Amino acid sequence: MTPEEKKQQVAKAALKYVEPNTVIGVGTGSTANCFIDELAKLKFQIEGAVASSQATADRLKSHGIPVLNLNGVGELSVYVDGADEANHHLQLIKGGGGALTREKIVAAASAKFVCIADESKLVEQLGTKFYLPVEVIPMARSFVARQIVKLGGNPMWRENFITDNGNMILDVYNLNIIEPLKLETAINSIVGVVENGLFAHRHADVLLLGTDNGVKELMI
Ligand SMILES: O=C(CO)[C@H](O)[C@H](O)COP(=O)(O)O
Repeated sequence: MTPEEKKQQVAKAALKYVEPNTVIGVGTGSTANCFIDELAKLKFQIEGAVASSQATADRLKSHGIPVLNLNGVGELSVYVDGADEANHHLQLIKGGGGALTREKIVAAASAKFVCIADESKLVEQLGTKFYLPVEVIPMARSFVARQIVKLGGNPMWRENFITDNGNMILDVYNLNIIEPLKLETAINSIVGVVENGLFAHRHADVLLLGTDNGVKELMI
């Protein structure tokens, strides 16, 4: 099975978590895009969706799915999104697409977080295959980078990329992420950091992994 087929498989499987007559949250990226295409089949059963990025809002609209403002709705029933890495505690690294801040907000506002990914994203320790994206206020970029070096990371500026919030991204390599909860808090305590891509405090509740033998479901 190709990686694309595995994404489609988990996107379909996530539909069972979509409750009728509710507002749901939708993530960003190629796996989330597969989910949006599947969600189109249920568009008359849900009230609408809150998007975690402009790209996702555009794709939802292209299917005729109502895109709602988070400020105008209550708790979302479920948030469905991909990830760059996931561990067995369902803690994640996200932000490969640069949408981590809005993704974390929508995930926090949701009763359940269903993460969808192909099995290659499952790791023993976060940060072993993927870098950690950090969104920063532009004027603080160099200052934040120096503070991250003190934490043992090697930050690289994602040049020519501006987030939907008008900020910049530092991709941090070589972090030894033994305690994701502590590191998430430590990085967010640096002045000038908007958010980092560790989803340890608000981890996924369900992880659907696409494999050659079907969808594997991990739950906490
Ligand atoms: O965090 C994200 C975007 O900010 C994505 O969920 C993550 O990058 C995974 O993307 P893909 O499904 O394309 O592998």
